[in-house]
Amino acid sequence: MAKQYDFLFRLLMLGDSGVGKTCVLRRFTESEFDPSHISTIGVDFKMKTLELDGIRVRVQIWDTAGQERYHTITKQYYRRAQGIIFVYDITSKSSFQHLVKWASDVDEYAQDKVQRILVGNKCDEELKRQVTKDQGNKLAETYGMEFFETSAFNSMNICESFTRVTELVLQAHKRDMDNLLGSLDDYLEKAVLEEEDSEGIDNNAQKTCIC
Ligand SMILES: Nc1nc2c(ncn2[C@@H]2O[C@H](COP(=O)(O)OP(=O)(O)OP(=O)(O)O)[C@@H](O)[C@H]2O)c(=O)[nH]1
Repeated sequence: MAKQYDFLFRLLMLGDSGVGKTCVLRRFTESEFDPSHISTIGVDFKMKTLELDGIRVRVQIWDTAGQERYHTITKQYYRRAQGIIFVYDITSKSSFQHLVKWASDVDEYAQDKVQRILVGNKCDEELKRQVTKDQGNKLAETYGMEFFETSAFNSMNICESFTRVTELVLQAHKRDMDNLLGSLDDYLEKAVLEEEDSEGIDNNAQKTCIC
Protein backbone atom coordinates (compact mmCIF):
# COMPACT_ATOMS: atom_id res chain seq x y z
CA MET A 1 0.00 0.00 0.00
CA ALA A 2 1.30 3.48 -0.88
CA LYS A 3 2.56 5.56 2.02
CA GLN A 4 0.05 8.17 3.15
CA TYR A 5 2.70 10.79 3.94
CA ASP A 6 6.12 12.03 2.80
CA PHE A 7 7.71 12.71 6.19
CA LEU A 8 7.15 11.60 9.76
CA PHE A 9 8.27 13.93 12.56
CA ARG A 10 8.10 13.70 16.33
CA LEU A 11 6.99 16.71 18.36
CA LEU A 12 7.08 16.98 22.13
CA MET A 13 4.92 19.13 24.40
CA LEU A 14 6.51 20.33 27.64
CA GLY A 15 5.34 22.52 30.49
CA ASP A 16 4.01 22.49 34.04
CA SER A 17 1.08 20.35 35.10
CA GLY A 18 -2.25 22.01 34.34
CA VAL A 19 -1.08 24.49 31.68
CA GLY A 20 -3.32 22.73 29.16
CA LYS A 21 -0.99 20.53 27.08
CA THR A 22 -3.50 17.69 26.74
CA CYS A 23 -6.34 20.10 25.92
CA VAL A 24 -4.26 21.91 23.30
CA LEU A 25 -3.37 18.59 21.69
CA ARG A 26 -6.96 17.32 21.76
CA ARG A 27 -8.21 20.57 20.27
CA PHE A 28 -5.69 20.17 17.43
CA THR A 29 -6.21 16.47 16.71
CA GLU A 30 -9.88 15.96 17.62
CA SER A 31 -11.34 19.50 17.64
CA GLU A 32 -12.57 18.89 21.18
CA PHE A 33 -12.19 20.64 24.53
CA ASP A 34 -12.52 18.90 27.89
CA PRO A 35 -12.86 21.21 30.92
CA SER A 36 -11.71 18.53 33.36
CA HIS A 37 -8.07 18.10 34.35
CA ILE A 38 -6.95 14.49 34.37
CA SER A 39 -3.19 14.61 34.77
CA THR A 40 -1.26 12.77 32.09
CA ILE A 41 0.63 9.78 33.46
CA GLY A 42 4.07 9.57 31.92
CA VAL A 43 3.61 10.19 28.21
CA ASP A 44 0.75 9.93 25.73
CA PHE A 45 0.70 10.67 22.02
CA LYS A 46 -1.58 11.53 19.11
CA MET A 47 -1.01 11.62 15.36
CA LYS A 48 -2.09 14.05 12.67
CA THR A 49 -1.18 14.58 9.02
CA LEU A 50 -0.58 18.11 7.75
CA GLU A 51 -0.08 19.25 4.18
CA LEU A 52 2.59 21.93 3.81
CA ASP A 53 3.23 23.24 0.28
CA GLY A 54 2.04 19.96 -1.19
CA ILE A 55 4.19 17.89 1.20
CA ARG A 56 2.30 15.49 3.48
CA VAL A 57 3.83 15.54 6.93
CA ARG A 58 2.65 13.13 9.57
CA VAL A 59 3.33 14.36 13.08
CA GLN A 60 3.47 12.18 16.13
CA ILE A 61 2.85 14.55 19.03
CA TRP A 62 3.99 13.42 22.48
CA ASP A 63 2.05 14.89 25.37
CA THR A 64 4.18 14.66 28.50
CA ALA A 65 3.11 14.76 32.13
CA GLY A 66 3.95 18.07 33.75
CA GLN A 67 4.14 16.54 37.21
CA GLU A 68 7.65 16.39 38.63
CA ARG A 69 7.41 12.72 39.57
CA TYR A 70 7.27 11.69 35.87
CA HIS A 71 10.24 13.75 34.72
CA THR A 72 12.66 10.81 34.73
CA ILE A 73 10.34 9.03 32.28
CA THR A 74 9.55 12.06 30.12
CA LYS A 75 13.20 13.09 29.73
CA GLN A 76 13.80 9.84 27.85
CA TYR A 77 11.66 11.22 25.02
CA TYR A 78 13.55 14.50 24.53
CA ARG A 79 16.31 13.06 22.37
CA ARG A 80 13.93 11.64 19.78
CA ALA A 81 11.99 14.87 19.27
CA GLN A 82 12.58 17.05 16.23
CA GLY A 83 10.29 19.79 17.51
CA ILE A 84 9.39 21.04 20.98
CA ILE A 85 6.37 23.05 22.08
CA PHE A 86 6.95 24.76 25.41
CA VAL A 87 3.60 25.52 27.02
CA TYR A 88 2.80 27.84 29.91
CA ASP A 89 -0.49 29.15 31.23
CA ILE A 90 -1.01 32.92 30.91
CA THR A 91 -3.00 32.82 34.19
CA SER A 92 -0.07 31.23 36.09
CA LYS A 93 3.09 33.22 36.68
CA SER A 94 4.87 30.19 38.12
CA SER A 95 4.26 28.12 34.96
CA PHE A 96 5.95 30.96 33.04
CA GLN A 97 8.88 31.19 35.48
CA HIS A 98 9.44 27.43 35.29
CA LEU A 99 10.10 27.66 31.55
CA VAL A 100 13.72 28.42 32.39
CA LYS A 101 13.99 24.96 33.89
CA TRP A 102 12.13 23.29 31.01
CA ALA A 103 14.41 25.03 28.50
CA SER A 104 17.59 24.06 30.35
CA ASP A 105 16.45 20.41 30.47
CA VAL A 106 15.90 20.54 26.72
CA ASP A 107 19.39 22.00 26.24
CA GLU A 108 20.74 19.09 28.24
CA TYR A 109 18.73 16.18 26.85
CA ALA A 110 17.39 17.08 23.38
CA GLN A 111 19.17 17.19 20.03
CA ASP A 112 21.02 20.48 19.39
CA LYS A 113 19.07 21.16 16.22
CA VAL A 114 15.63 20.59 17.77
CA GLN A 115 13.13 23.27 16.66
CA ARG A 116 11.21 25.04 19.44
CA ILE A 117 8.24 27.33 19.83
CA LEU A 118 6.72 28.97 22.89
CA VAL A 119 3.00 28.81 23.60
CA GLY A 120 1.11 30.83 26.23
CA ASN A 121 -2.15 28.92 26.64
CA LYS A 122 -5.57 29.90 28.11
CA CYS A 123 -5.59 33.31 26.43
CA ASP A 124 -9.40 33.22 26.65
CA GLU A 125 -8.96 33.88 30.40
CA GLU A 126 -8.07 37.56 30.01
CA LEU A 127 -9.41 38.56 33.44
CA LYS A 128 -7.15 36.04 35.20
CA ARG A 129 -4.05 36.94 33.19
CA GLN A 130 -0.77 37.01 35.17
CA VAL A 131 1.69 37.01 32.29
CA THR A 132 1.52 39.79 29.70
CA LYS A 133 1.84 39.11 26.00
CA ASP A 134 4.92 41.31 26.00
CA GLN A 135 6.60 39.12 28.64
CA GLY A 136 5.84 36.05 26.52
CA ASN A 137 7.27 37.75 23.43
CA LYS A 138 10.43 38.83 25.27
CA LEU A 139 11.12 35.36 26.65
CA ALA A 140 10.58 33.82 23.22
CA GLU A 141 12.97 36.37 21.74
CA THR A 142 15.59 35.57 24.40
CA TYR A 143 15.45 31.89 23.45
CA GLY A 144 15.17 32.59 19.70
CA MET A 145 11.73 31.01 19.48
CA GLU A 146 8.49 32.04 17.81
CA PHE A 147 5.64 32.79 20.19
CA PHE A 148 1.88 32.15 20.12
CA GLU A 149 -0.84 32.81 22.63
CA THR A 150 -3.37 30.00 22.30
CA SER A 151 -6.67 28.84 23.69
CA ALA A 152 -7.71 25.22 23.67
CA PHE A 153 -11.09 26.52 24.81
CA ASN A 154 -11.83 28.68 21.75
CA SER A 155 -9.20 27.23 19.32
CA MET A 156 -7.23 30.48 19.03
CA ASN A 157 -3.84 29.84 17.33
CA ILE A 158 -3.95 26.09 17.98
CA CYS A 159 -3.62 25.00 14.37
CA GLU A 160 -1.22 27.89 13.65
CA SER A 161 1.25 26.89 16.37
CA PHE A 162 1.40 23.19 15.44
CA THR A 163 1.66 24.07 11.77
CA ARG A 164 4.49 26.52 12.44
CA VAL A 165 6.60 24.13 14.51
CA THR A 166 6.10 21.45 11.85
CA GLU A 167 7.18 23.92 9.13
CA LEU A 168 10.32 24.72 11.14
CA VAL A 169 11.13 21.02 11.50
CA LEU A 170 10.53 20.44 7.79
CA GLN A 171 12.77 23.38 6.84
CA ALA A 172 15.53 22.14 9.16
CA HIS A 173 15.19 18.64 7.72
CA LYS A 174 15.45 20.00 4.15
CA ARG A 175 18.56 22.02 5.12
CA ASP A 176 20.12 18.85 6.55
CA MET A 177 19.31 16.91 3.38
CA ASP A 178 20.76 19.71 1.20
CA ASN A 179 23.94 19.75 3.31
CA LEU A 180 24.15 15.99 3.13
CA LEU A 181 23.70 15.98 -0.65
CA GLY A 182 26.17 18.87 -0.91
CA SER A 183 28.79 16.89 1.03
CA LEU A 184 28.02 13.82 -1.06
CA ASP A 185 28.55 15.86 -4.25
CA ASP A 186 31.85 17.21 -2.86
CA TYR A 187 32.90 13.70 -1.89
CA LEU A 188 32.06 12.25 -5.32
CA GLU A 189 33.78 15.15 -7.10
CA LYS A 190 36.89 14.64 -4.95
CA ALA A 191 36.81 10.90 -5.55
CA VAL A 192 36.63 11.43 -9.34
CA LEU A 193 39.54 13.90 -9.21
CA GLU A 194 41.61 11.50 -7.11
CA GLU A 195 40.84 8.71 -9.55
CA GLU A 196 41.85 10.90 -12.48
CA ASP A 197 45.05 11.83 -10.62
CA SER A 198 45.89 8.24 -9.86
CA GLU A 199 45.20 7.28 -13.48
CA GLY A 200 47.66 10.06 -14.46
CA ILE A 201 50.32 8.57 -12.16
CA ASP A 202 49.69 5.10 -13.57
CA ASN A 203 50.14 6.39 -17.13
CA ASN A 204 53.39 8.04 -16.12
CA ALA A 205 54.45 4.90 -14.31
CA GLN A 206 53.73 2.88 -17.44
CA LYS A 207 55.79 5.28 -19.52
CA THR A 208 58.77 4.96 -17.18
CA CYS A 209 58.38 1.20 -17.11
CA ILE A 210 58.58 0.97 -20.89
CA CYS A 211 62.02 2.57 -20.73
N1 LIG B 1 -9.97 28.43 30.02
C1 LIG B 1 -9.14 27.52 29.55
N2 LIG B 1 -8.91 26.38 30.24
C2 LIG B 1 -8.04 25.48 29.70
C3 LIG B 1 -7.43 25.67 28.45
N3 LIG B 1 -6.65 24.61 28.20
C4 LIG B 1 -6.78 23.79 29.25
N4 LIG B 1 -7.62 24.30 30.16
C5 LIG B 1 -8.00 23.68 31.44
O1 LIG B 1 -6.82 23.53 32.22
C6 LIG B 1 -6.87 22.31 32.96
C7 LIG B 1 -5.62 21.48 32.69
O2 LIG B 1 -5.59 21.06 31.35
P1 LIG B 1 -4.74 19.79 30.86
O3 LIG B 1 -4.76 19.82 29.39
O4 LIG B 1 -5.21 18.56 31.52
O5 LIG B 1 -3.29 20.18 31.44
P2 LIG B 1 -1.89 19.46 31.20
O6 LIG B 1 -0.88 20.50 30.94
O7 LIG B 1 -2.01 18.41 30.16
O8 LIG B 1 -1.61 18.81 32.61
P3 LIG B 1 -0.70 17.52 33.01
O9 LIG B 1 -1.18 16.36 32.22
O10 LIG B 1 -0.90 17.36 34.49
O11 LIG B 1 0.72 17.88 32.70
C8 LIG B 1 -8.16 21.61 32.54
O12 LIG B 1 -9.13 21.84 33.53
C9 LIG B 1 -8.55 22.28 31.25
O13 LIG B 1 -9.92 22.29 31.02
C10 LIG B 1 -7.71 26.88 27.73
O14 LIG B 1 -7.21 27.16 26.65
N5 LIG B 1 -8.58 27.75 28.33
